[in-house]
Amino acid sequence: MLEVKRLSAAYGQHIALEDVSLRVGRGEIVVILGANGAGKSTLLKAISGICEGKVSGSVRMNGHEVVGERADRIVEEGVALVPEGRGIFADLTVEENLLLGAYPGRARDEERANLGRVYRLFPKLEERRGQVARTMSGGEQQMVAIGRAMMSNPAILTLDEPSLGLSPLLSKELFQSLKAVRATGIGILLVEQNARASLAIADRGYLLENAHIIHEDTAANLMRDPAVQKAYLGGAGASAAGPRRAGVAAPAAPMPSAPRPAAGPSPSDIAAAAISSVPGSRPAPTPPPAPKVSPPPPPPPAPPPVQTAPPPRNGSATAKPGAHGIEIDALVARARDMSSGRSAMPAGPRPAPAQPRPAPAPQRPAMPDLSSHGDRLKEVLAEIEEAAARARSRSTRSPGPPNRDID
Ligand SMILES: Nc1ncnc2c1ncn2[C@@H]1O[C@H](COP(=O)(O)OP(=O)(O)OP(=O)(O)O)[C@@H](O)[C@H]1O
Repeated sequence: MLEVKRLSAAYGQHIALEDVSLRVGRGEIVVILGANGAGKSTLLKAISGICEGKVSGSVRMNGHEVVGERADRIVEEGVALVPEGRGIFADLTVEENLLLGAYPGRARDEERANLGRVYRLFPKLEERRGQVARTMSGGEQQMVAIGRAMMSNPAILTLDEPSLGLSPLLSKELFQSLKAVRATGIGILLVEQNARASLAIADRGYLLENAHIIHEDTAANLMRDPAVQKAYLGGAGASAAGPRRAGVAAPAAPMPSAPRPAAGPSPSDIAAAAISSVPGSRPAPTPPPAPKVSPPPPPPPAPPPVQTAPPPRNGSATAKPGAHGIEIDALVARARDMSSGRSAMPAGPRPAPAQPRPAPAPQRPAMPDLSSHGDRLKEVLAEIEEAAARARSRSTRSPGPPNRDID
């Protein structure tokens, strides 16, 4: 289904990915293991069309070449990304976050069915559908991020270090959830620092080192491989008999759990583009491992995430109220409000859950501050703005249904 051939990516003179080939089939979990800086995030970004570097080679989705395509087109081909750091909208409710994921044309007609599917997979999200995302635990926020990606009706889900920052218990729940996602037939490409847990649920895996795939095998074989054990599984196989397999670098640096410091838009910020559908908003930050009692970290100093959205296919997409009566136009306005700082994350403890929210403000959404982002993003956001304007003019001609019915 997803076939990557000789994919390379370079940031200026720095080659971050070279001649990488892999495939992900339907209903298959494929894990990418690699040390820090090996090129794992670059690989996911290159597949999703959001790599800042120069990309060459081939990525085919069901036979269609997508290298060179815009990120939103790649989402339409069925590839959804759950970025590192989640990229969910902190001040929107669970359900609003999910509905934003249904923006791609391939998903809009099946919004209700997909929402039902997400709620069946993650019953807790249905219970908490009116809860503001920022008040969710880290694991629940990760479920929202995965659920939102699934709302785009993907055939392939790619995830960048989804267990980052989660407690062992929440990580376990997360990996169980991924198995449930696989059972629906979706193929999963998983970049994970937790090699043991990811290999335990994966079907196959690739080792990525210094921009190259150096080995591929079944997950079971990788688990048993002494060199893999030594490099990625905490040295359990360091004393095991058997020769080192050529190609597996001697103990790779252990993969730390701390996110990289922000230096401009982070990969996860940029990656949020592939699954999101409204312009610039600050995502909920990854909480510390014990989020129930710890106060959330302050908003990151980095610029707001780059959020690209697919333009409406026929100019009417943004006018259509969601299956639950929520207009994407209104959500765009709310997300824009967040990006302008009016709904910044507080530094205090997490507020009480499940607060009912007032109806979205009807004013026209203005463009967020784009000064720190690229021209491509500006173009895409401008298209969204135009689509929203079309939606508004249409809604003044024929009044639509109530704004929301989720509480
Ligand atoms: N936007 C960028 N500009 C320049 N260099 C970059 C950029 N993004 C990544 N790199 C470099 O490319 C290499 C691969 O980075 P990448 O983020 O893909 O690694 P990774 O395997 O995901 O690492 P980690 O596990 O630490 O997240 C690194 O050397 C990194 O410094």
